[in-house]
Amino acid sequence: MSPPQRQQEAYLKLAKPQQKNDPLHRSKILLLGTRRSGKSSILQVLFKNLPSKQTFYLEPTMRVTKHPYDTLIPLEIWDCPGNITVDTLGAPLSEFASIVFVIDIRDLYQQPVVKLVEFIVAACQVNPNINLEVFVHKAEKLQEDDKIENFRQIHERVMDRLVDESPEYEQVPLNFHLTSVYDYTLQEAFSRVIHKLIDSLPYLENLLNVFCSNTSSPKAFLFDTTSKLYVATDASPVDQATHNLCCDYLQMLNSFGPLYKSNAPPQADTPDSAKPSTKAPFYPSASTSLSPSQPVTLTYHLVTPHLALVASLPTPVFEMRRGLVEWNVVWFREGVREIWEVEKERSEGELV
Ligand SMILES: Nc1nc2c(ncn2[C@@H]2O[C@H](COP(=O)(O)OP(=O)(O)OP(=O)(O)O)[C@@H](O)[C@H]2O)c(=O)[nH]1
Repeated sequence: MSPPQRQQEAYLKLAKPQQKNDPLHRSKILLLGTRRSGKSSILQVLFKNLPSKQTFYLEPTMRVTKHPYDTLIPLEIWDCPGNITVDTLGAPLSEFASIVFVIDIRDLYQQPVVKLVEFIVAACQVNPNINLEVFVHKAEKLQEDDKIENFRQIHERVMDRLVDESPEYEQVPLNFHLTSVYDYTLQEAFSRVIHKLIDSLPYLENLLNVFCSNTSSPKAFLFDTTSKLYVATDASPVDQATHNLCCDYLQMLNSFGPLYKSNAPPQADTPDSAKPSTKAPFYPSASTSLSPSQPVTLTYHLVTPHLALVASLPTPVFEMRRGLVEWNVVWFREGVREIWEVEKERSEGELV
């Protein structure tokens, strides 16, 4: 048995459900930020398929709204009004796995920084393991130099203010991301947010590493097909161009998939209330070759009803060793489905 297989076996043994028939345990993510920073837009674009341009028409959020979303693990994203405080939130911060704080990149006033620091201090007191993420948002609005300068200033102000509160906060692990709903930086940043919530991540990464080395693939992602978040990728660094290509390809398949009809019976495990009401794509696999100057083929294989393996492969490998690729997909799919089943059992079995 190979080391990744052994690790996976160990995980499957460890991850036994604690109790059956209990309510679904959802990892809660709190979306915070001042008014009009872009919180609802982020949520709607990622999880409700809202085209970016239509975020312009979103109404202000007047009260906390909770949005369940099922990917490899069940999530619950809380969208908050801009004026929410720790006291008016209506839930203790200890309930949340992550806080995502959204700051408009052009907003260099003190208000968002003060609010962010207030939440960090309160969260650290009750939940030292909470993941703290800052989205410096609407980044596409600025030229490259201004973007970097504003990002740096926001980072510096947050850290200075935290140290003013107490020198011990200098060590708080805060993750800053540049994001925009008009490109895939948002999907990239939010993918990194959910990675921290997925206990089985190392096992999925191992499966992807094995797939890449067996098929000479330079990059492979396991994507949630609807949100275009990747729940795992192989060990090689994510380069933006490849990530963009894969997201565009998924977008294209999502747009055209519903035009076709499948003769296959619907999969029993497909529907759930937390998914948007879009039809599940019927195609189990697809591929596309990029221009001759770029001898790369993108492949898509559905591995669970909502997770797909998207890999870039050298075209000669895809054309001449197709059987090898398909054979590796079979093993990959089997591994992911086992992990997916365990994650499902765990979330059904754990107490909220
Ligand atoms: N240029 C740009 N505009 C954005 C982006 N994200 C959101 N917006 C715009 O920002 C405005 C406010 O967005 P919302 O999502 O309503 O902001 P919010 O933080 O939920 O606002 P409240 O509910 O009032 O707290 C809208 O006009 C969006 O179109 C982005 O990445 N780039």
